[in-house]
Amino acid sequence: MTAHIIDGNALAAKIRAEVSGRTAALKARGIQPALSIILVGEDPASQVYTKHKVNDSTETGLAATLERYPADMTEAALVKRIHELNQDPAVHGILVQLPLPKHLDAQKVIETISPAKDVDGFHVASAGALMVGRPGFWPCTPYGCMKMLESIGYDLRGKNAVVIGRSNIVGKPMAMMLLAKDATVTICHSRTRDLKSFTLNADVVVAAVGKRNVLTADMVKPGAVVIDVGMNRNDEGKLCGDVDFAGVSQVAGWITPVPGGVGPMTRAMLLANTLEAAETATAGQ
Ligand SMILES: Nc1nc2c(c(=O)[nH]1)N[C@@H](CN(C=O)c1ccc(C(=O)N[C@@H](CCC(=O)O)C(=O)O)cc1)CN2
Repeated sequence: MTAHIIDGNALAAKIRAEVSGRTAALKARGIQPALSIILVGEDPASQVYTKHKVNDSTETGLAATLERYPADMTEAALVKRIHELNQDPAVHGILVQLPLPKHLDAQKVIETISPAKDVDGFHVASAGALMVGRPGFWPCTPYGCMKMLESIGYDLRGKNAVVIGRSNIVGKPMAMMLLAKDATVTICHSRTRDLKSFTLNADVVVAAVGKRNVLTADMVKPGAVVIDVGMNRNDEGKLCGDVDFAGVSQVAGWITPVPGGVGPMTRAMLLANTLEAAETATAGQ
């Protein structure tokens, strides 16, 4: 069997087109949706990702501002700047690029962002809303994974889903989103004993560990859907995921590639969240 590919680039392009249309509708009402991105330090990958976010925004008609600060910025200064952006009615979404330099408490910084502008969905209020099924912003990576499942018409009801990884920004919210669609969800992690015994029974596997070859062909049920959130480099420096793509694609029914899978969807869902923030903030204006 050779798995069908879920093309993240193609799906992200469709979402960007939808965002462009909704942005145009807001602009026709005199509203310019706007995203503020904060980058602290010189992390090379973060510089690339934030630049992509600005370009994606511009392409879809959103106004994006990238504020860059030195790595030794104090937490007080960062918190003060976020408070200013919270108060600015022209700013609809605020994003602090992660990782932050070690001296900054990332969770504390994120919780300074107003939940109404938390387009990354990382605020504890956003996490709580997701958990109890109330309106709130969903973190962009798991949200993008859900859109990928939706794009293939996958019905999660009663299916066994295994999420490998328990981070606050991917693993845990991913599990909540799958649960909300009536999947039976298991979260596996670095202390899980006999990972293969869980994955072999899974109809859907989401790998979000940040380590190559966490999922190999012998661990996958034939026909399963495999979503690869990983973003790693192989020995040749080539971008690769957590999944042994060559092997697993011979067993799975559907698989997401890296690059061109979850990454572009993460960026697309940020645009969708920002637009939603702008629409909500300006409803009735
Ligand atoms: N504030 C945030 N920080 C971080 C997030 C986040 O969602 N919010 N996620 C990651 C990084 N990230 C977005 O910021 C991200 C990483 C990669 C991609 C992507 O499109 N990847 C491409 C390949 C890009 C390349 O060639 O390097 C792909 O997979 O095709 C999008 C978003 C950590 N920080």
